[in-house]
Amino acid sequence: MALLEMTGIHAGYGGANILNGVSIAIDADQIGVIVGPNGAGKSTTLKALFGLLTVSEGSTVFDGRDITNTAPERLVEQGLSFVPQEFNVFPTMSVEENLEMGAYVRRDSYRHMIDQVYGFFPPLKEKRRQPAGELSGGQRQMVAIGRALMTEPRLLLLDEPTAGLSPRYMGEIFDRIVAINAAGVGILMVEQNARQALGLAHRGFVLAGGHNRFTGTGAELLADPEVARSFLGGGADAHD
Ligand SMILES: Nc1ncnc2c1ncn2[C@@H]1O[C@H](COP(=O)(O)OP(=O)(O)OP(=O)(O)O)[C@@H](O)[C@H]1O
Repeated sequence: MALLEMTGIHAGYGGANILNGVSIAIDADQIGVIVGPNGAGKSTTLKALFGLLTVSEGSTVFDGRDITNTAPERLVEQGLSFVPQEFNVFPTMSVEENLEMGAYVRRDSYRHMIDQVYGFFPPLKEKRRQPAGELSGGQRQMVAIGRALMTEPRLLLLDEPTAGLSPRYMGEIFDRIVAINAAGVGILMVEQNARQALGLAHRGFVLAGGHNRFTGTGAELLADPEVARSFLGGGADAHD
């Protein structure tokens, strides 16, 4: 059974609909990647899923339960966690304080999760007393992802986790995302670095104009000449 099943989602800002029937489904052990041109509705899909926008039509089922239009704090309790693209760390707080903030909903001990986050992101352990705002962009992104892991989510939502990063950090963040998934966390991410992200996707979704245009495994989408031509900036065998 799918861990997440969004079906025919319509949502937008104010009166204007941006999503016109988006459907996304992934299993518990999968990495799902949403790609598409600017303004396609990729980030809006994550916001509609995470209760940050009102869904006017369609449904979202998570782990067999209808969570359509459920508030974010309730979703965190149910096993979802979201890393927005911007303003995702507290810059004046230390790395470790950021991680502790991520555990705000927990009433139990969370020390083991701080250790697990340092296991995923060793540079953060070295810098645990430094203000997050002093770190490089890639390391700040590690803090943001680490903070989201503190609630031990079953599904982690990432909005463009490699935006603005150098190729080296992009590769490092993607490697870490694969490791987090291998540890049992489902991932759904929006990515502009489409080719690289589809390379690690179990499920890929190409959105355009608030609709699904193509859906398949990452490998299928990368091999589809029409996807490559229209959405990946070149032929199926082109490389960035
Ligand atoms: N807060 C907002 N209020 C009104 N319109 C918005 C808001 N945020 C986004 N939009 C509009 O919704 C549409 C889809 O935006 P969205 O951020 O989902 O696109 P995207 O596919 O993630 O692309 P991008 O890579 O440009 O972020 C765009 O036309 C955008 O202008």
